[in-house]
Amino acid sequence: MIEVSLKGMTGSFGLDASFSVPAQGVTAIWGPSGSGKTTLLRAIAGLTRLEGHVKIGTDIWQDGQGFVPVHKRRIGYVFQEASLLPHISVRGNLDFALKRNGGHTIDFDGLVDRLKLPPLLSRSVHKLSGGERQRVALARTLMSAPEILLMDEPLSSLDGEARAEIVPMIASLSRDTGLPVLYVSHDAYEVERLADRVLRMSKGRIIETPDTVFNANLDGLCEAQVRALAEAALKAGIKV
Ligand SMILES: Nc1ncnc2c1ncn2[C@@H]1O[C@H](COP(=O)(O)OP(=O)(O)OP(=O)(O)O)[C@@H](O)[C@H]1O
Repeated sequence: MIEVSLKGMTGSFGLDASFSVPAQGVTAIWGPSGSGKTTLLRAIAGLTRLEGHVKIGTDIWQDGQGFVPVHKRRIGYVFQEASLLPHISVRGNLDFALKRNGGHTIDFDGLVDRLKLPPLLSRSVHKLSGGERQRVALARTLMSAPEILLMDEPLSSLDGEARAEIVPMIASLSRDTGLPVLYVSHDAYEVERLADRVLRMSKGRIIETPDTVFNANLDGLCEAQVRALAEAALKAGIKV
């Protein structure tokens, strides 16, 4: 299980978020702009220090007694804008991460194939499209052998075509490798297609978990958003 309970202030914003979800598949953290999704993800990563506990499977990253520093947590973090090393090739970026992954064995060719990167390996990163950059960023993150993937609006700067190409790659990656993904988004399309379960956020709190979604207050949601919630609940095995 992924068990999180975090509480505290960043500036004038208060976060008070608790949830417990299986450590497998894609868990979407979904909510409007300013609801605290990024703040929660950063606190789970240990980039922002709040009170509470964070447990990933058997690893305790934070509890009342201890706090594992961010560089000792096996996290893959993918942001909206991929920050690749600019003056080396795609392969150079991937090798850089591979050599620094603490000796973990990685199926380099398998990952490169999965993300359709073979034709790009010798390319310079500044000649990549936005979608290609994000696929390289994802591959590079996976080369570091994370035990969980934290993705913060990774597709929000891409056009529809690039998004439609990457969404199934993320879904199958999590399904086939067993790598759990916490996926921050405000986008119903992505949540509907990707999420095995949804945590809905508002004003710094988790207002719905997979277990409560059918009692959810759906006022103000558009049809696509309602469909996304229903789809994710069904995938999570919630009976209507
Ligand atoms: N370091 C900080 N200092 C002060 N306020 C902050 C800090 N980081 C975030 N905030 C504020 O906390 C609130 C939540 O921000 P956060 O980025 O977590 O929301 P979000 O749901 O991820 O939004 P978006 O979808 O727009 O990225 C916002 O009001 C933001 O201005």
